[in-house]
Amino acid sequence: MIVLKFGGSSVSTPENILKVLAVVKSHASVNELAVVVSAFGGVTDSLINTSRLAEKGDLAYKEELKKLEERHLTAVKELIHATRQSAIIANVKFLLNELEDILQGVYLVKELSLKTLDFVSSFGERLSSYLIAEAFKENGVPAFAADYRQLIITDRTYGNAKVKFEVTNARVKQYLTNTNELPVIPGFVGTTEHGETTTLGRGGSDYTAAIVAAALDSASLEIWTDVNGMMTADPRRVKNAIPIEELSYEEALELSYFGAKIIYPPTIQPALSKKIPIRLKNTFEPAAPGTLITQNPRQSEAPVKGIASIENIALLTISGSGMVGASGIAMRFFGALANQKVNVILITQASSEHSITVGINQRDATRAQLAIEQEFQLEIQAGIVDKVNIQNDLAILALVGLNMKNTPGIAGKLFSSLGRNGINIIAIAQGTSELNISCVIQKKDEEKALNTIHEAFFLSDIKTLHLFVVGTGTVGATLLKQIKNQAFNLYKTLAIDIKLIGLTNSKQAVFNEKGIPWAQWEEIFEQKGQESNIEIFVERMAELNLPNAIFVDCTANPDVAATYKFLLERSISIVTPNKIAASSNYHTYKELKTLAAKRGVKYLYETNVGAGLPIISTLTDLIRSGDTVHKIEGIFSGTMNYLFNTVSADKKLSTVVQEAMDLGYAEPDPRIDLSGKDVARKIMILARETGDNLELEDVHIKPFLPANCLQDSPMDQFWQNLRSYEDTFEGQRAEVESQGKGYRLVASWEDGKARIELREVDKSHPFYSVSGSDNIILFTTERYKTQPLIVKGSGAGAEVTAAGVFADIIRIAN
Ligand SMILES: NC(=O)C1=CN([C@@H]2O[C@H](COP(=O)(O)OP(=O)(O)OC[C@H]3O[C@@H](n4cnc5c(N)ncnc54)[C@H](OP(=O)(O)O)[C@@H]3O)[C@@H](O)[C@H]2O)C=CC1
Ligand SMILES: N[C@@H](CC=O)C(=O)O
Repeated sequence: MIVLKFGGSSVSTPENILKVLAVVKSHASVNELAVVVSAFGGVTDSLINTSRLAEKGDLAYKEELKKLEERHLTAVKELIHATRQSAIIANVKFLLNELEDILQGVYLVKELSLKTLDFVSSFGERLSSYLIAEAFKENGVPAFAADYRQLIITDRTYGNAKVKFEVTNARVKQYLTNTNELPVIPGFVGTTEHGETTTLGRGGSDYTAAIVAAALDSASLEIWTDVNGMMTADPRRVKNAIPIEELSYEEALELSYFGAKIIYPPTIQPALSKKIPIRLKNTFEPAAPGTLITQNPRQSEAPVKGIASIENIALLTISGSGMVGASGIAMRFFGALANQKVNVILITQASSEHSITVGINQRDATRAQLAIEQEFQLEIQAGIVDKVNIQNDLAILALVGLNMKNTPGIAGKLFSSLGRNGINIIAIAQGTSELNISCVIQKKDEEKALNTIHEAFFLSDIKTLHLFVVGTGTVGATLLKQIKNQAFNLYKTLAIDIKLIGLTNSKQAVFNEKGIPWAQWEEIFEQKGQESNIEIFVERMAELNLPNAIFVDCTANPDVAATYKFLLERSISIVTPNKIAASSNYHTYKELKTLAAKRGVKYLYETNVGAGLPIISTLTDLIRSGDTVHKIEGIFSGTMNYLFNTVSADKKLSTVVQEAMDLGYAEPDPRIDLSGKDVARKIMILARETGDNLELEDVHIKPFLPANCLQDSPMDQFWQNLRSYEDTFEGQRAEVESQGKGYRLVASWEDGKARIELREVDKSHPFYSVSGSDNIILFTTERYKTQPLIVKGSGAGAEVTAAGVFADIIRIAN
């Protein structure tokens, strides 16, 4: 015998019922089957809702009843041939009239007992089993609707009745053996020995199927739903979840208990007691393998089989010196909870015995607190036990897998991946069986935690990065273009999945949790951008609380830089070419770096110096490997180098500055380059990387332009002042050129002192040949004493800078 159970979604429409029929017919021998069905999808909720309306005296219950009637009569019309319809309709109406009478009674007395509610609820399965049996007959499968009163016998715990197995097993065997027709059994419904209708709890149809399977010593129990088996995590919350091929009963029990809703937890026990394999299958994809639950599953390599979670958890802690070494405390604590029928989901106790903490459903928290405080009244009055502490709005996350036993590093991986994503673990529990590691976290972090852990344990080969890009100007737009061109390759070759979740400039922002398509970011930004500012953007980003979130600041804006602390505190990594934060006061620079390290996230700003050139990384590698840096010197400004290489008698200063802007070398405000401030920021950042606590005021700058060209004035004024000075400059430059020399803006740091100066270098000097917008940086160190280590190359421009930002992003994935 094989027992097949079809859930509400599998029987929700006549079309689906025909799919169920196909599944039934696909079995070798229909005579060897028993089918258990749920009510048509949504009908149980509807029946409960209708009862509540009637109880409130709301005549709207009649409307609901009408809808239920129409739904079932439509099913008759669609599934049954006209010649048989009237008899079946009469039977359906007979049942519905009975239901109407009960609801009329509820309406009149305005009272709905659990017993009545069970009776009303039973109509969903009674109707569905009758109609499905008739549909089977219609299609050549001899079947009959089983009478629930002949099958599962329970106590009188209405709403969640306890099965009396001995009598149930005997009845099931007697009723279902030696029948030539396929029994279609209403799930969820039971009956007391006195004939009162009960229900087995929501999800109880699975349980009915397992009870029947065990009573009949079935060869297998098949639970047919609308998903491809038990998944590695809840697919509604973890989109990368995948079906688990095989599980042990214990693993399935743990996962279902911890929220994997595909199977009702009590279902496992009857199957386990008779070692009946359970198959979880998809009615809508019957060819998919689904999940097989057995005593000895084929074990995969993976130590963790699945991840589940329970929300709305409260942690209840009792502590105090009076608990240390005192026997019977735990017994009284748990006894008080048991008396109040409070279900304990998780327990932890410090080895000092100073406290006991339990995780319970939040709705039980106050009741539990009162019960415990009453139990320990004397100790609390004596001050040796504290009042009960309650923490609400929590969730339990459970990692399940038999193979975790004796596999070192699982807890470490769990905690470090949560930690890296800023998820605080409030409590931890692990049984000695090592089948389950549970931790309690804030409820707001639940989804992020599920995705983080899922990625760590199941998709370690695919890393999803969630990008929030600020700035769509020269660098920002080029970065988005580069990622668009490379995203597919990154996925294929490095298994990095980069998603653009948020994008903003100074005026508007767009968000898409699923990812803004790279190819269409411009249209989407233009068409769907909502008025925003950086505070709104950052708040929304924090609210989304996504794992592996990276904030990419492609602006030169101080307000954007001012958000870094907030972001790092929330364990969000930062990648930026914006030099403002790293070159602000030393305290801020240090604080951001320390915060990033503390939170286990990255604050990467390689492009702050030399754009895409590996300047900061070269320096830090030298230092980390034990070298001592004596001197840093070089040309650090692409704009200024371009200017000195390009300006001539025919091409005046203002023209070249405009060109540098058009070519994307210059800062949004070119005076930052011309004043030497940009270079000062760069040399200071490098000095700080060596450990020097330099401030910007400490950098000695000798400007080459008069003050009126550099002052904070409207841009028109700037251009005018520059033009009035350019002939003077050209005269000086020509003079230098006539001596076979050229101008170079050189920055240096040595002995804790940094300076920026305009130098005249002759053709023999290595700086002379640094062409275009290139940079050159010389590191003189203990190891590179006589011959400095030189990094040279393109030091400005959209492509190289964006490439450097992109490389930092990939560095985070790695
Ligand atoms: N160009 C280069 O070679 C290099 C540049 N860098 C650095 O890269 C950064 C970007 O430079 P670049 O792309 O040339 O600058 P752009 O001026 O071209 O772009 C700046 C972007 O920042 C946006 N922005 C400004 N303020 C805000 C704000 N408060 N909130 C949100 N967005 C804002 C602007 O928005 P809007 O369009 O609405 O004004 C614009 O989209 C700078 O810090 C620069 O120093 C570093 C190395 C090399
Ligand atoms: N404006 C800068 C760009 C890089 O930081 C430069 O010209 O070097």
